[in-house]
Amino acid sequence: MAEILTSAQMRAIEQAAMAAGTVSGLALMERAGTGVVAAILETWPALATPAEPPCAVVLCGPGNNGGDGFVVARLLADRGWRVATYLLGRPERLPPDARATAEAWSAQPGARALPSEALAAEDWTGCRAGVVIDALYGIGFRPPLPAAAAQMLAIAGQIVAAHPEGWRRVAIDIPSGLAADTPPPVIPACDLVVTFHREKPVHPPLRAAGLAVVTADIGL
Ligand SMILES: NC(=O)C1=CN([C@@H]2O[C@H](COP(=O)(O)OP(=O)(O)OC[C@H]3O[C@@H](n4cnc5c(N)ncnc54)[C@H](O)[C@@H]3O)[C@@H](O)[C@H]2O)[C@H](O)CC1
Ligand SMILES: [K+]
Repeated sequence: MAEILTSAQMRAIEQAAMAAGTVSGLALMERAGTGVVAAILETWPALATPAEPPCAVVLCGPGNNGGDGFVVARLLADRGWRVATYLLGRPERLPPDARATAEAWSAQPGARALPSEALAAEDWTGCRAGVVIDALYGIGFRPPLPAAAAQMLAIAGQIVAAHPEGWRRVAIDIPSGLAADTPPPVIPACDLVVTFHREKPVHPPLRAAGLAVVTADIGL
């Protein structure tokens, strides 16, 4: 049974690896995004060789969880997916690693890097197969969930509800609105949770409730 790490223990391991110079925060973020895409394609292999380009709606929050989301957006667009990111907050206020991945995504030809207010379910009804990526909050989250974030998740739910057979929901690290170190008070609608290095206390109860939880190796 792999050990469970608290968010503080996870941060300490990340900080120690970065302080030792064995890896940068940005490299960890790239590995995280790569692990999320690999988990998506392993979970739904049909998305790896789609008849038509799948869609991805990436909800990016104000921190490094959002930064992971921008890596996922870039990697899926590289695979020919129709991708849009929606940022909750201001780009200039992102932490350095997330700002770097946001800029790398925005620099992609045709990248749709939008503010959260632009998110509209009707923009996505024409896409039969897709993934909503929850990159709003990860281990840095402290309840309660801001209303603007809850609204984004509600709109994402409308997109999935319009095509229940074709759209999936993926949470990066933790379904947003849940704290990392305590059992979840509710089980969110989510088809896949991809966490990093080791599970946190929130993850075993999510799996026990039937959610798919994958732990991606980010080389720590
Ligand atoms: N290089 C790295 O550190 C890596 C991190 N990974 C990913 O980063 C997140 C953790 O990122 P962090 O910036 O610490 O926090 P979050 O993105 O989870 O949260 C963003 C930000 O939101 C603020 N906040 C927290 N709670 C609330 C609230 N209730 N209302 C409003 N705002 C809130 C708080 O200031 C946070 O800073 C981790 O989960 C990974 O996804 C990489 O995976 C590996 C490298
Ligand atoms: K998340």
